[in-house]
Amino acid sequence: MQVIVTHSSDQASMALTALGWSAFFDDQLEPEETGLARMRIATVHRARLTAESTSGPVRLTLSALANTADYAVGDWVLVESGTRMLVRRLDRKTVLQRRTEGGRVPQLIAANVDTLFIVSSCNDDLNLARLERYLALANEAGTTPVIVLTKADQVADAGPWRDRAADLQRGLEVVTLNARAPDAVKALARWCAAGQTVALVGSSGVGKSSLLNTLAAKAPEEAQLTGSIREADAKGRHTTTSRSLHAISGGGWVIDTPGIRTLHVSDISTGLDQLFAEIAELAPECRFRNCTHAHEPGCAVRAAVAAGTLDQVRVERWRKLLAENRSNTPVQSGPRGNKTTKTRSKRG
Ligand SMILES: Nc1nc2c(ncn2[C@@H]2O[C@H](COP(=O)(O)OP(=O)(O)OP(=O)(O)O)[C@@H](O)[C@H]2O)c(=O)[nH]1
Ligand SMILES: [Zn+2]
Repeated sequence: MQVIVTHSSDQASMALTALGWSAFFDDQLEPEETGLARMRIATVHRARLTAESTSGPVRLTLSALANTADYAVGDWVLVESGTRMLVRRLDRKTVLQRRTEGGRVPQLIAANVDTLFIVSSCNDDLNLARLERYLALANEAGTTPVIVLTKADQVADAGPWRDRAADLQRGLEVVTLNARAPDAVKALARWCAAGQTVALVGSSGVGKSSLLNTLAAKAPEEAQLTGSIREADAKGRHTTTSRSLHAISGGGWVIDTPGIRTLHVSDISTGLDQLFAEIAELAPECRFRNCTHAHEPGCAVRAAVAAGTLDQVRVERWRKLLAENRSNTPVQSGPRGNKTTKTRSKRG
């Protein structure tokens, strides 16, 4: 039996929009595909995929050729309604990926994330270099970064922390909050409207689980265990990671996976230029086109540092991040690393 999902159903299309469906995905549909159900990948396991549909969670049927590693939490897929057979994945708006030690292809972490909440806390030594790493990743993925500084309730004035973070990238939004207080939802509401997808990254203990619980407003028994409880639990850190796509109370979705918590910098190109725009903009004024801004004569970047208009510490962090990115990114042969060097002539 085949259940046809028709366009005429306003309710169905509203439910799809709430799940994150937009014109970007609609435009990819071929005429013969309008009868297929549209679902969003909710969990990725070695041999199993589950999806969120307009009528709840669904376990997908996979063809013998399907490889679950090709799918990321947040992906939109087309599914045969009766058999639940996965037909195809739609192009992604954004994709977060990471390279594992020695891995040749990056591992998919999350797809179609609109906003990346980069979480740190006011009572930590705010690690600007670490925040910059996450900013570069967010830029590269195509997601909008927002810095979220938790534990604002622990300091008299969160202003100085906010200012230091805001300086890291042009136009960067910074929010300070108490991750355990219900009004944290209000502070982040702009990015959590219906259909919006967010993800949380940040070091251990900064309050990601606390924030996730506050956002998802879950019953205490199904809440992610936060640090203090986990320590007593002794079962270790990865006890509660089965679901990855969580509904936010009031609208939107938050993606949380073990992988997203250990992202590191590799394969970044435009992300770094966006982050260090003030350096990238000066580079064309250097005498040498491939200037490293370290020792070359006629270097506009070093001139700006000397003139006091560019922060020397920032240039040093830029250099370190660039080097780290290079060492984590394998040199690829051919344009875009494609192995298909022999071009077959197209017929017709
Ligand atoms: N006062 C206060 N405490 C917080 C806040 N955010 C988190 N905490 C506490 O800080 C500790 C660590 O918070 P978690 O939410 O477990 O941190 P996490 O980022 O999820 O840590 P990992 O799971 O290890 O990555 C817990 O004891 C929280 O209750 C906050 O905004 N204010
Ligand atoms: Zn230079």
